[in-house]
Amino acid sequence: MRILFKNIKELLQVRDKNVSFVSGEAMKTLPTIKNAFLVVEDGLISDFGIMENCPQEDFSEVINVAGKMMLPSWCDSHTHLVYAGNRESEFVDKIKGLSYQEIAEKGGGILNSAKTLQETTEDALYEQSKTRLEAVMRMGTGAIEIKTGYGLTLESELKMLRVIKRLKQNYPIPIKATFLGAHAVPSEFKNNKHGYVRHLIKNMLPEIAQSNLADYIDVFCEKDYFSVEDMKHILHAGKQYGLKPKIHVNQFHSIGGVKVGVDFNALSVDHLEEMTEADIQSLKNTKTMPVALPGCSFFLGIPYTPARKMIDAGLPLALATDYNPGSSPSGNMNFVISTACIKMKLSPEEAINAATINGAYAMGLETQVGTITKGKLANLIVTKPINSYGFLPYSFGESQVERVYIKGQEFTFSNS
Ligand SMILES: N=CN[C@@H](CCC(=O)O)C(=O)O
Ligand SMILES: [Zn+2]
Repeated sequence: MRILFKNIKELLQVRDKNVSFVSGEAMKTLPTIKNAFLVVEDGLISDFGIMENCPQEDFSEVINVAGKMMLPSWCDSHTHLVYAGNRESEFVDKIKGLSYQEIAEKGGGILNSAKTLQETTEDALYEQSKTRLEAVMRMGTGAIEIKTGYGLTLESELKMLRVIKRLKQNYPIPIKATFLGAHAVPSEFKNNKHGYVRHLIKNMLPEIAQSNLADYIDVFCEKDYFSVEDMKHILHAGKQYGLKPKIHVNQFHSIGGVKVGVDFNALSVDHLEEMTEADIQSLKNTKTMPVALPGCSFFLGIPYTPARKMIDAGLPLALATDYNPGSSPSGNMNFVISTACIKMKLSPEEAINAATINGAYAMGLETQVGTITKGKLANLIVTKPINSYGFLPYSFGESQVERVYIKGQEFTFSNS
């Protein structure tokens, strides 16, 4: 099966296979080819170049995309897409001025979602989650990470992981699963956080590891949630089972989690709305990807990750949606790149790099997706007719994604 895309107005994010992420100055460059062709063979990108060199042989399909751009599909490296119900009941409290912490104290927040999820059947949870997954794929997401953390009991955390497994089996995009048992202290352990951390390490983690359903481990390291010491214990235990960390740090306070993440070789440290100079320095010349979640800042009205400062200091950056019912009920990567440009002062080149190549790295998927590279999956976006790629972040609140190809096949949706 060989498919030819021809007359591509501009083919974005064209890279050699040895580039796994881009940092600092290099984020300012988005390599492209104008008036290009691209060949897909058995689901993989097999060739691309300028139209003058377009192969003439027979193809199973020839797709003329004149006037349109193509780019690798978005890589959303931080989501909580598997959840039950929603938290629209907390929305008005939030509008009236209650903070994220105050809503949690009133019985809302993560524990509210955990209660709903525990009461939801696995099939119903799957149905709700697949609808969300299809919606984000329609908006151009072609690789995604999904966390647990709304189960908070072994049984319900495993239920979430099994739902993620079903999504992995039924949808053709790469999906990574992250165990986030340390998302909040469940009500059964109220005033006994240490008891929960012990239970998580001794009873939950071995079963999670045994199930083989989790790719990574996460901790919400934050005041009133899990301390840096709690996180060290959990990450140390996770390491015994080969689970690499991807962690929630510095959402509301800088309490030392970034440096510990780096020390534990975390694949990514995510949120980073509050960053000290020392936090920035601790990420320099490491293999840990900082991940910003501007949808969360937008929705909660909290500071944006100081991405400009971080990139100017030479760091890499990835962008993700944080799709979840409490702090970012949107999985729209197009909105994320717009917000990154408008609010965090990234250039379109930096935002697109952060949402593709660097996002792929933040999921350990850099050899499979995130760039137009021979041998990578043909997970591709065809845009609507646009004049320049700057129009993607410029047209905020809209999607310029006209079509999505996954492994070279146009993805059609079950409309559920
Ligand atoms: N901050 C921790 N976890 C999620 C929010 C979870 C929720 O409020 O349901 C986040 O990344 O923002
Ligand atoms: Zn999150």
